[in-house]
Parts: sequence; structure tokens; C-alpha cells
Amino acid sequence: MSSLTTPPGQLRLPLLGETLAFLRDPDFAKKRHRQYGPIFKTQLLGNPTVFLKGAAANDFVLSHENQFFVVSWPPSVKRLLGPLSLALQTGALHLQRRKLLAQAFQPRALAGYVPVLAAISEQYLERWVALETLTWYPELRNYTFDIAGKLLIGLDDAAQTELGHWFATWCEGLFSLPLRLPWTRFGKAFRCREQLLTGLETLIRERQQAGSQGSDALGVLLRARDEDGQPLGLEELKDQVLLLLFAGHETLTSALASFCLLLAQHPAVKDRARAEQSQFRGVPLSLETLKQMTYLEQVLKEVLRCIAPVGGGFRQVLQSCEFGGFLLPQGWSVLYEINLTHQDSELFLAPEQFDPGRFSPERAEDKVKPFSHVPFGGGVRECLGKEFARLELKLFAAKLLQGYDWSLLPQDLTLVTVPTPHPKDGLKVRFYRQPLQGLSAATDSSVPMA
Ligand code: HEM
Repeated sequence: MSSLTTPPGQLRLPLLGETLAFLRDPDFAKKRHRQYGPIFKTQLLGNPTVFLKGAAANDFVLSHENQFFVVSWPPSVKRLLGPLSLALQTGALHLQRRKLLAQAFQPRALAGYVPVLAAISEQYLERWVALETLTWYPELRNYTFDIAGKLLIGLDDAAQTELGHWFATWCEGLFSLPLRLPWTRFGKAFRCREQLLTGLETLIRERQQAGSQGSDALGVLLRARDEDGQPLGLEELKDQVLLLLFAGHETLTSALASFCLLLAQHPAVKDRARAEQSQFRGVPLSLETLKQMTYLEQVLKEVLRCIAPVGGGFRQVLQSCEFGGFLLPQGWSVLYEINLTHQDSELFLAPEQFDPGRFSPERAEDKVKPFSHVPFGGGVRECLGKEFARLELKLFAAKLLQGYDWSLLPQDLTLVTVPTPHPKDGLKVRFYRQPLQGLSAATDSSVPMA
């Protein structure tokens, strides 16, 4: 190990290092990989940080959690999530808590969520028909928050409640300088964290007093017991619920917006997906029927490959180790890169093409090498809400394709990547009702990304 050198790249930089360029330039990593290869080092927020791309790198990082690597978040995120959040727990406690929280996303719980998902989707789809033209991204944010509010804590029209407003301000502070003053983004977000926790506590106490825990995720967590038969304490319950509200919200909004954008840009794919939906006309949506929509499944996988909602994951090196012939020193940060792995031409044929057929059983490009298609991460920290997210995406997509259509209005479609990818002008569209009659199955599904 002592003969190894650290990866190529720049460390001789002032305290902030290349942090601003990292946050502002969507091609930050791509440019440096071009210069240095699949592994390079830089300096972010005072920390030497190694960027790693490719299936083998993902495998190495995600399979050595708690051995060589431990999860690490910026100080602002840590303080706003709270010390008892699953995202910050490590080792045996993390595994134990994961098992407990996962109960809210078991197939039986998911099946129970379907009618609520369908009802909220219908309400929003009809609202958009009435609007005729709209900026879709903020609408989709309200939609995903209404769903999270209802399914996680039983709240109706959550985006319009006080809790929804606090949550929006809380989100704005997540990736900010952790300077707790009344006028800073972080200070305002911290204040909202306290209000959110008070609101959640009231809700939990009401349930406890009423003696009925409810059928939403909070109800599941109130009933859940760990291996010693202990329930989650009030303080932890509040931090965990806040994490779940957050984890699914921005990511899902980004994925839904990308689906709407990419299908508007690729009408042949949209037609074929609509043709598949004509087989399900009048069939009630359930986990079983959604599973049969195999082409839609390929489309959603391709959306998550082309525009991954989470670009990568930070870890801290617990113990010095070697990867790709380079030393990763203890205490340094690493970033495993999801989005650039998804653009790797050694893993995906013509990765710049939007081509759902790459996930067909005959081609199955994601099965060639493990850890090549990783929108939900992997290993012991793989997305806890993965199945819930897949359900929400698919149900929304099916309902949209079955009864409606949309086209893009003139706008700047450049992707802003922070906090999650979305079109700069918020995705302006014309939206209208369009029943499925008279469609024929289109076959061409391989077209360049616009
Ligand atoms: C398309 C939507 C989503 C995407 C792309 C996504 C992606 C991810 C990724 C990549 C990670 C791992 C990050 C890392 O390795 O550091 C993660 C973790 C997590 N996700 Fe998701 N996620 C989505 C939706 C959701 C939803 C709906 C929920 C819950 C309601 C959720 C809850 C979580 C939690 C709790 C973790 C932390 C797991 C742990 O640390 O053990 N996610 N997600």
C-alpha cells in the first residue's frame, strides 16, 4: 500500500477548492474524467475527494460499506436531518433500523397505497387539463408531496398546509452554508425543522391518544418493534419520518419530470408506451397489472439511466484501501458516480441515445455487469423506498398515458442539476385529455436524446 500514489487531479487549492465549480458546472466530473481517466481527485469544502466512475467502482464502494467506507453528508444536511436519521446511522444500528423502517414498504403496505396514489393522480391530471398550459415541475413537486403527506403521515393536500410550507423552506437550506442566523437559508431551514418536528409530534400524540395508529407509513412505524421488542422512541420517530418525507420527494419529482420531458421529445416511444396501455383500458390498476406493463418498465429504467435523480453518493474512507491501482487514504471523501456510470459506452450501447429497448429481455444491457444501472444505489444503503418509488412512477405514467397527452412549449430545457435534475424553465407544457382509441403499436424506440 505504501508504494501506491493517490489518483491524479488537483489538490493545491484554497479552502473551498473546486466546490463552486462542482455545484455550478454540470460537466464538472465529465471534464476531469476526460483529462485524468475514470478516477481523479479534487478538493471539495476543504476535503480531498476522489471521484470514481464505472460498474467496478460502484461495486467496490457499495460492497465495502462499513469496512472501507462510511456514509458522509455535508454538515448542513446532517444538522437538518437530525442525529437519529437512518441516513446518518451506521453499522449494526443502521441495519437494525433499516429492517424496521422497511416495514412501511413491504408489498402488503404498497398494495394498500395504490388506491390513494390513483385518487391523487386523477385529481392532479384533471387539474392540469383545466389549466391547459402549465409549468409542470412545481406542479409535480406538489403532487409528490401530497402523496408523501397522505401515505406517510395521513395528511390531506399536504403541499398546501403549514407543514408543506415549512418543508419547502427546510429543503432550501439542505445544501447551504451551515450558518445559523435568522436571515440565512440555513437559519430559516433550521427554524422550519423545529416547526416540522413540533407538527409531527402533535400528529404522533394524537394517534397515540386516539388509540388508533392508522394504515399509513406512520401507523406502520408506530406498530413496528425492533429485535428486542422495543418501539421507536418519539425523538427518533420524528427524525425518521422527516427523512422519509424528504428522501422520496425531490427524487421522485425529478424522475417524473424527466419521464414527461423525454417522452415529449421522443414521440415514437410515447406512442409505443400508449399502445401498450391500450391492453389495460378499463382494467383496475394494481401491483399485478402494473407488473404486466413490461414496455413501460423499460421506459422508466431508461429515464432513470438517462437522467439519474441522484447523481452519486458521498462516503468517507474509514480505512486506507486501493482501487484501480491508486491509494484511497483514510479520512478522504469519495463520490461514487451514478450518472456518469450510466453514460459509460463500455456498459451501455450508444449511451447518448434514449433507447428503452436496451432493457428488453433480449438485450438486458444492465445485466451484463453488476452495478452498471444503479439509480437507487446498492448494497446495505440501497434506496429504502425503491419499490415505493417504482410503484409511484409506474402508476403515474400509466394513468398519464391512458388518458392524456402533452407537448412542450418554447423554453430553456437546459438541465439544472442541484438539488436534483430538472429543466431550467420548469417544463412548460400544453396538457390535454387524449383517450387511447385508434392507436396502433409503433415499433421504433431508439432515437437520439434531444
Ligand atoms: C426515483 C426516486 C428515487 C431515487 C432515484 C432514489 C435514489 C436513492 C439513492 C441513490 C440512495 C442511496 C444514496 C447513497 O448511496 O448514498 C437512496 C437512499 C435512500 N432513499 Fe431513495 N430514491 C428515490 C425515492 C425514494 C423514496 C420514495 C423514499 C421513501 C419514501 C426513499 C428513501 C430513501 C432512504 C430512507 C434512503 C437511505 C437509505 C439508507 O441510508 O440506508 N427514496 N435513494
